[in-house]
Amino acid sequence: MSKPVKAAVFGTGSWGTAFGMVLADAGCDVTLWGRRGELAAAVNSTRTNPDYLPGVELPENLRATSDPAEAAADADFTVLAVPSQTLRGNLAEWVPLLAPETVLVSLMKGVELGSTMRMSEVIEDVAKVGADRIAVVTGPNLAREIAARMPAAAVVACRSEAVAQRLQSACHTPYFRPYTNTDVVGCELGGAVKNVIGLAVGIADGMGLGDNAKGSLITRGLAETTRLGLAMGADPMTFSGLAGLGDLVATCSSPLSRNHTFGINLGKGMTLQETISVTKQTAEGVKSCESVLDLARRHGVDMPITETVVGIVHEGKPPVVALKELMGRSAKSERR
Ligand SMILES: NC(=O)c1ccc[n+]([C@@H]2O[C@H](COP(=O)([O-])OP(=O)(O)OC[C@H]3O[C@@H](n4cnc5c(N)ncnc54)[C@H](O)[C@@H]3O)[C@@H](O)[C@H]2O)c1
Ligand SMILES: O=P(O)(O)OC[C@H](O)CO
Repeated sequence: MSKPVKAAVFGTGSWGTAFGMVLADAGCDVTLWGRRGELAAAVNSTRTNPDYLPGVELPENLRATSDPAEAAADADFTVLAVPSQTLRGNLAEWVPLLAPETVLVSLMKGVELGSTMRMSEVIEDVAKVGADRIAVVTGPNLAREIAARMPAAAVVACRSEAVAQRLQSACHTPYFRPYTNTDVVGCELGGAVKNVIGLAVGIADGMGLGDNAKGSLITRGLAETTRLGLAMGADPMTFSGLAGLGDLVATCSSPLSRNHTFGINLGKGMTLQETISVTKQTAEGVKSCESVLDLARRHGVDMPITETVVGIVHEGKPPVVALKELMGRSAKSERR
């Protein structure tokens, strides 16, 4: 009998834990790494993650540790599930511990502030491994639904189709159906920008603007994501797939989305500080809206919805004023 695939998951938050479950259900031996020893101990003793997925029973072949060397040892896949803005610092500490041939897998949906690097680029920069050993998992994957083993499709993207297929097989379960894609740029942009559009839709929902506004924001949000993707060499077809439209629809319609909920609170009139204080988990769009806008400007791409979100979230612009400005833009062709 062949040895089970070994996976290390760095990050014991909602998605790290839920994706660890998926890997374990697919037959991998999974070790979760978490910063806090007491949470790792609770995972092992109660077979639940009481802080992030309370009430969800975790499989036997998943355990947790706060020792990064123990988690990383001999891992075929090293999965990274920490906030995008802390990845660089976290990974720098883990690089000396990584198994020599491990494939690094990003679960993160953000763009680094300042450098405007996508997460796979940060991984390549810090770990000094080639793009053929870096993969991305993305798509409409709300952690709580996956943890309840509700059905979902996903994308595993890697420049190497063979590596993407290995990861696909390592995380394929009766409820989790991963497709491969070699367009890593498009898949990562889809995941990062949908969080920004999710904030915009949430703000509109919080303001009570209705479903026509929601449909318009989703569609024009996808249009500006695709424009940016084209400028960055992505395949435009990726944006009508799971990493684009699929994730956008799930995020913009679900009360489980942290970005959508964050936007609703802002749209209802909470201040940024009040909204941050009631948000317990990572809402990547809050920081990544600035790096996505930076990226758009570097590539000369017009992203009016992203610009509007930055105005509301970071420049204190009242949502009603931002709405008036967005609707007052000059008339243009839908194709531009
Ligand atoms: N939750 C989801 O439904 C979901 C689904 C798909 C993708 N994602 C993406 O996965 C990534 C992780 O999200 P999540 O939902 O697991 O977030 P989370 O907030 O639930 O968990 C984040 C984890 O990172 C840890 N962490 C926070 N700051 C850290 C630091 N400075 N150093 C080391 N660890 C730190 C936390 O302790 C926690 O374990 C994000 O990029 C998110 O966009 C989330
Ligand atoms: O909760 P959110 O807004 O981070 O969204 C979670 C996932 O990215 C949905 O696919």
